[in-house]
Amino acid sequence: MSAACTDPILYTDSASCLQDLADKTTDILIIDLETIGGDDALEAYAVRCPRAVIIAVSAQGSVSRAVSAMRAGAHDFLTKPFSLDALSSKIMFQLEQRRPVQTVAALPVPHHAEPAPVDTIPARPVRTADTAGHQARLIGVSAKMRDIHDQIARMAPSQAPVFITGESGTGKELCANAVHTQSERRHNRFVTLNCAAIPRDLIESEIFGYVRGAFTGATDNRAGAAEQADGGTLFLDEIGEMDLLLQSKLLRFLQTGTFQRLGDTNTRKVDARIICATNRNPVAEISAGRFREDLYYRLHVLPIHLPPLRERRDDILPLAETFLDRYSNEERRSFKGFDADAEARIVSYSWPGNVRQLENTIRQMVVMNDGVAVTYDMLPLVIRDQTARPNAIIDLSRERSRSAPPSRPFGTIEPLWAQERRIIEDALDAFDGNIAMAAAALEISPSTIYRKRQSWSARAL
Ligand SMILES: Nc1ncnc2c1ncn2[C@@H]1O[C@H](COP(=O)(O)OP(=O)(O)OP(=O)(O)O)[C@@H](O)[C@H]1O
Repeated sequence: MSAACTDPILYTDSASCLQDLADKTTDILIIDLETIGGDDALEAYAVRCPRAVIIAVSAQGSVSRAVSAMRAGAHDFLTKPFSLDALSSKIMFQLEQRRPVQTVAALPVPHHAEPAPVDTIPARPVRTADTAGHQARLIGVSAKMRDIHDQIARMAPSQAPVFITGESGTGKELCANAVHTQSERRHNRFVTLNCAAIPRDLIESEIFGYVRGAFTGATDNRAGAAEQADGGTLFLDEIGEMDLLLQSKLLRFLQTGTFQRLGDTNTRKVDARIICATNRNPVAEISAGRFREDLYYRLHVLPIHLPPLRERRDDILPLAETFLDRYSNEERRSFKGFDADAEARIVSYSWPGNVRQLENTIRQMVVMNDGVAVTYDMLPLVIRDQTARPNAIIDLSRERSRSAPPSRPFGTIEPLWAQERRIIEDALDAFDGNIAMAAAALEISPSTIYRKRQSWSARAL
C-alpha cells in the first residue's frame, strides 16, 4: 500500500478537505461516512474527484449501508474496525481496474465474456435497432442536410464519440442511427436510452445494470444498456438529464471502457461507441454547473448540429410527401400529393416542433380525411391560422382536461401537479406554444415539459 500511496493527507473536517481536493490531483480517497455526514456528503467527493478510488468506511456494516454508499459514488466499502491489509487489498484491486485498457484486458477481471451467472436475466428491453431498415431514413435535400449527410459519412467509420445537438424533433435519434448503420458496428446493436424518459435515480442502473440486492426491488441480476450495446452503439438521448454524480461515472466509463453493475464488485468491460444528444445548449449547461466540462470534452469529439426545420425549408416538402405516402399506405387512404394552396402553406409554416410536428400533422390529416390530393381545408386550423397556438394540434389531452371539471380532492387546495400544469401551460401560451422558449423561461429542460405532458395525458385517460 505504501507503494501506491505517496503523500497521504489526513483531514478531520470535511470542508477543508473538499476545498483542497479542488486544487489537488487525488488518486485514493478513504472516507469515514460518519465524519463527513453520510451519503449525501459522499456524492460531493465523488463529483469533485471523478478519477479517484473512493473507499467508504463506516461503523455500520450492513449490506444496505454498503450499497447506498456505492450508489453515492464509493467504489468499495469497509466496516470499522478493519485491518490495514483489508484496506490495502481493496485499494490495490481498485487501482488494478484503472490500468490502461490493454492491461485490464490481460487481468483475470470478469469481462463481458464471463459466463453469465445462472440467475442473470435478460437485460431490460432498452429500445434497439439493428441494421438499416428498422428505422426511417434521414430525409433531407437542403444544403444544410446534405452537409449533415456528408458529416455522418465521414464520422461513421470512426470509433470516437459523436455529440448531436438540435431542437426537439429535428431528428437527432435518426441521425445517431444513421451513424451506426453506416459504421462497421451495424451488425451489432444500436441501443437507445432516453435519459429524459426515466426517473433520474434509475438512469445509472439502466445504463450499467445491477446485481441482485443492489437496491430494494433488485431481485435479479440485470445487464444495462452499455452491455447490450457491446460491439455496437450506445445512444444516450437527452444526456443533459443526468445528474453530476452519474456524469462522473459515465466519464470513468468513457476513459476506461470499464464499469460495474450497481452493487457489483466485478468490473466489466465493453466496447460500445457512444453517441449522445441534447436539445439544451451544452456550453450554457456547463456555465450553469449542470454539466461537467471534462465530460463534455470527452463526448464532444465529433459534433453534429441539426438545424431547426424552419432553417432548411427545402426539406419540408420532401418530408411531407414521404410522411403522406407512409401514412396513406398505413391507413389505406388514396392520397397522392398536396394541392398548390396546401403545399404553399405547409412550406411557409414555421414548424416550431420541427420534423416531429410535421410528421404528426400529416398523420393526423391522413387519418381524418381521404382523397387524391390534400387540400388547404384539410390542414389543421393551427397550420392554416398562423396566429393560433402552434401546440394545439399535438396537445389534445390538454384541451380535454381544460374542459373537464377540476379535480380537487382536498376542497379548495389545488394539487401540486395541477398547479405545476397551470404554470407550464401559461408559459407555453406566453411563448405561443414554443416549448424550448417556455422551458428556458421556466429554467427547466424542454424534456421536462414533454415528460409532464405525458403524465397529464395519462391522468386524463
Ligand atoms: N430528416 C428526417 N427524415 C425523416 N424523418 C425524420 C427526420 N427527422 C426527424 N424525423 C422523424 O421525426 C420524429 C422525431 O425525430 P427524432 O426522435 O429523431 O428527433 P429528436 O431530435 O431526437 O427529438 P427529441 O429531442 O425530442 O428526442 C421521428 O419520428 C423521426 O423519424
